[in-house]
Amino acid sequence: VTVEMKSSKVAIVRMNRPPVNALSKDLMHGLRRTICDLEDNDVKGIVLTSSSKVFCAGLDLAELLNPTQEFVSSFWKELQGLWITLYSSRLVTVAAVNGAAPAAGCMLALSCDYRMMSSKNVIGMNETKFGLFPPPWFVELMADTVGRRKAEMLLLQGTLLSTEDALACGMIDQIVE
Ligand SMILES: CCCCCCCCC/C=C/C(=O)SCCNC(=O)CCNC(=O)[C@H](O)C(C)(C)COP(=O)(O)OP(=O)(O)OC[C@H]1O[C@@H](n2cnc3c(N)ncnc32)[C@H](O)[C@@H]1OP(=O)(O)O
Repeated sequence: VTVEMKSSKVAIVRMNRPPVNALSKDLMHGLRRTICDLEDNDVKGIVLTSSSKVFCAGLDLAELLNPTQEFVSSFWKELQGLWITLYSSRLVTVAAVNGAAPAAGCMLALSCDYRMMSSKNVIGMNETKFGLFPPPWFVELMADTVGRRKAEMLLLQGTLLSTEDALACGMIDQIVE
């Protein structure tokens, strides 16, 4: 995770785990630590983005292949901790979605106060496409953002929306070229 101060009050927080910013336990820990550190300073807002062409490919599936019980539990704790920290942060949080944002990548964006996204990208929770279910708090986050019925349809079908369709249903707030 890298931090660039845009002014004394606004920080650009970039996920920097090539090639796709898959959320490993360490990346989630780093993100949470970074947000907490910025909260402890006199910062007012952050822009969460990526230093590569993918915003975030979601959870690191390689790390979740044949994990020990102990690892799953610490991984899960880290994921929930990051979500609670980002979602409830006192900072103004903006997601600058500059690449694909599937699954937990979408969750990161939905946890922010405002979402802007570059065109020709995709965002959504596609877990059901490969047999995983989104945790209840992913579901609530989506329902709070696009409405319950729309969320139900998107989650049941594991739909990834184009930038334009995401704007049309309110999943994002602005398209930025
Ligand atoms: C136990 C209890 C659990 C219980 C779990 C229940 C939890 C449910 C909630 C789940 C939440 C999730 O986030 S699940 C994660 C869902 N994520 C996805 O479906 C995204 C899959 N990825 C993609 O669609 C694409 O990679 C995309 C992000 C668009 C980028 O495409 P590109 O063409 O630029 O790049 P690619 O060539 O595909 O990928 C580059 C390399 O990155 C790897 N890679 C891509 N996505 C990855 C990922 N999520 N995790 C790891 N590695 C990934 C690829 O394998 C490639 O590796 P090499 O071949 O070695 O180079």
